[in-house]
Amino acid sequence: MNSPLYWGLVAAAGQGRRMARDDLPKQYHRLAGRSVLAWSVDALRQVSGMAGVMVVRARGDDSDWARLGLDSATDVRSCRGGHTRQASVLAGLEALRAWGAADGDRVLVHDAARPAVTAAAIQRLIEAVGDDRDGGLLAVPVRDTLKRADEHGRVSETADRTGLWQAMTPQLFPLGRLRDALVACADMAVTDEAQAMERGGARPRLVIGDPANIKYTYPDDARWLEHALQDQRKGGDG
Ligand SMILES: Nc1ccn([C@@H]2O[C@H](COP(=O)(O)OP(=O)(O)OP(=O)(O)O)[C@@H](O)[C@H]2O)c(=O)n1
Ligand SMILES: C[C@](O)(CO)[C@H](O)COP(=O)(O)O
Repeated sequence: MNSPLYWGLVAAAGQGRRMARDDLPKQYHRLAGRSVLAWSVDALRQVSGMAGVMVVRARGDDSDWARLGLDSATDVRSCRGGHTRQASVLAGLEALRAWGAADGDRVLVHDAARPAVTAAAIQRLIEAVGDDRDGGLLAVPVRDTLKRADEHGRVSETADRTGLWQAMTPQLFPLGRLRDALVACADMAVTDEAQAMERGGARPRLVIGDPANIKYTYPDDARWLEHALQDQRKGGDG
């Protein structure tokens, strides 16, 4: 049997409602001189042996594609997403199949909104997961003491953080298994691909990521990401 190919899928069809900064979707905001989306796509493209990267964009979003400088790239294509992240990822998987990806190939699903991921971390994920069909994801163990709040904003308890990790992306799975898992979850909300796989009985591997790989979610996140991306640029990483 041939070795599976690796494909990237960048989920970039969100509205960025929690960002609430301007009308421009957050994936097109510029951080450290480039758009958030361009940083994310390029991290995947820098991983050696990547067969191609599919960018899932919102319907009606055509404005900034050419400005990313990706319109002539042969290893990057785009397709239209859906109203939820899981619908967008499913649409991206179908577009990858139409491009030539097979069910046994591996897909790295990445949030456009995580621009500070590095190629080195993605490579680590690929190596750690190997041919494990349950896949895996970048994540970091929870570092702080966790408090549960009551309805008055007071501590009701200190939660046990043993074994708790924060999920990041990329998340790596066999294409066919991920598609089946997402289809099976069509009637419920899942916030990441691993959750859909878990519901089907898989136990994805947690692979330690970089704390800097935060999601650009609130306006405050820009400051930290600027620093991380400037550092990357200086160090030539990612
Ligand atoms: N229908 C959707 C919703 C989200 N995403 C993508 O999923 C990633 C992670 O989601 P999140 O940070 O929640 O992005 P938004 O949905 O854009 O943000 P918000 O929830 O604040 O509106 C983002 O790169 C976003 O573009 C997507 O492709 N399709
Ligand atoms: C996929 C994800 O980035 C993992 O942390 C996240 O679950 C998606 O976004 P949300 O903030 O939970 O909506």
